[in-house]
Amino acid sequence: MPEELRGIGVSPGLAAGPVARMSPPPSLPEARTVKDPDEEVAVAARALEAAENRLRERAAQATGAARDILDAQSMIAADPTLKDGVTDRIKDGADAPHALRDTFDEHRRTLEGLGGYLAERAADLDDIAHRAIAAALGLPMPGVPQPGHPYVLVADDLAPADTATLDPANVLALVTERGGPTSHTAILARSLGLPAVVGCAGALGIADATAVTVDGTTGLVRAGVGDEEVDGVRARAAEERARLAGGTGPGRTSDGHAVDLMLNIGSAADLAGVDLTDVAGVGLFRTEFLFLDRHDAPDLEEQVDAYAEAFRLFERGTIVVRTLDAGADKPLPFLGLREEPNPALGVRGLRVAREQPEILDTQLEAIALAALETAADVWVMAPMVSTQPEAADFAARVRDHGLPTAGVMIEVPAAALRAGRFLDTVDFLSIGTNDLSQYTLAADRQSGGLADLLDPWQPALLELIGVCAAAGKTAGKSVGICGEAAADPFLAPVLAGLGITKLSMSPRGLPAVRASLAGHTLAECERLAALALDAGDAAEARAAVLAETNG
Ligand SMILES: C=C(OP(=O)(O)O)C(=O)O
Ligand SMILES: [Mg+2]
Repeated sequence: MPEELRGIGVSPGLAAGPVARMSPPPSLPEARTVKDPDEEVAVAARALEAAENRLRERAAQATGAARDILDAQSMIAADPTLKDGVTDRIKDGADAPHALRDTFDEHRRTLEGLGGYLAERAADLDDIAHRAIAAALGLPMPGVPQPGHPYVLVADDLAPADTATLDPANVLALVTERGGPTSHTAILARSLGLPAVVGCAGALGIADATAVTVDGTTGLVRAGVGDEEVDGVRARAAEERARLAGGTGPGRTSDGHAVDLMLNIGSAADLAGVDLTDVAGVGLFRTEFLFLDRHDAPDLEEQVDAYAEAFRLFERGTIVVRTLDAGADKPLPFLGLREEPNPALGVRGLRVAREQPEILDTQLEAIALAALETAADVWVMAPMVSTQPEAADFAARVRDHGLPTAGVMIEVPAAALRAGRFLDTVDFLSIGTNDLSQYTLAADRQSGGLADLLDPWQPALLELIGVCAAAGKTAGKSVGICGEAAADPFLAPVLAGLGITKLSMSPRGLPAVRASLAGHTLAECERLAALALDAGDAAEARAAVLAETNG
């Protein structure tokens, strides 16, 4: 009898094949007496350099968000304070592997002490530590297995470095014990188009080479399946891929109701090589990537160049630029934000402009100048807006800079409930479901253990989305979704049925969402939305809609 494990499906698709588990991190041997401290320091320095180089190599092979994450990691590995800490410990008698371990542990504690949102950065640090220690011990670097045939990768959680350079030709699907729907792992899996299930308790207990099936939509993993089941799932997956590959045209339901399909990007590089036919524009340009890992904010000129580069690539559609979204899960040290016990509930997003308005003003000036240099239709929105005056004030600032279209993100339940009033002063709304689910369900978006609460199928989240969409309809203004929920093809008809008219996602998500919308009339979408709203929780909502969709 196959064993059934359940997690959260975070990247849709079916896969079947043998499991290969992630190589475990190196275990530390007993401490040894160091005879030549200078040589030991040199061993540790070479190990850090090897980790840095490996991350750089991987960054060079990756693109977009993956490359940014890997570049950031390689910079951490090159941080001189790490090397100093290791050197001091060796001078105090530690050997290189233990000096590395203790130094990384200290940095980890510092990061964790800065607040829960840094858990993700702490995981990055562990990954670098494991690489450096393996290098110091003369062991191969831990990471993605290479069994020599296609496989389902099972891991505790994947470090960005691993996810970023996975070869979709050899990895059939990802299954992790930890991680949530908005984790880096989930986002990168979606951008690679790999089926993925996270938060899957017991996954690491599946022995290597066991045949499994993975459903990245429902989160079901069946371990120990027979050849017949493997073949059946593979045939269904192939049919599904063929069906999606054939889809073209703008987003619309089968009876022609338009739902614009748009892209989420972090920089112009994310548009490289992407087929922009039938794409209505960029629904979320996350500008914080330009501000990451630096000591000062980019100046006006640097910002103008970066924005104009992206605008030029999309001169025939709308580009929605989000102003800097710093704080909480997106720490930007140069801002010098003070430590807070609950950073996700603290000074983040638009709230940073209360204390440092000049950063927002410079950014708006740069966006306006870049817009003038190009023919793109540039819309501007603010993250983490809570009240109507905040929205009105932001819109006024945007317009003062000569930018005609101002909107806000809906990421806070208070804002969703007041969407109608917000639309008195702003031109559009874009729902950030990653944060809106965090704040609606009171579940930290970094917390893998609460992944079921963060699931975008939660009826409470859907109800708030419905409130915003209805407000948009009344006002005759656009209400879209740019959180990860927009990339779920089974949720797309539900969102359309709730009245959402724009869905913005990473390029990989587009074909499946397009095909799913095209498979339903608007009236069917409305019926699916009613079913989902009627459910008790996310799992019930998904099950009810899938049962109806699969007939
Ligand atoms: C799109 C969103 O913003 P981010 O994930 O960048 O916070 C969101 O919160 O849904
Ligand atoms: Mg957000």
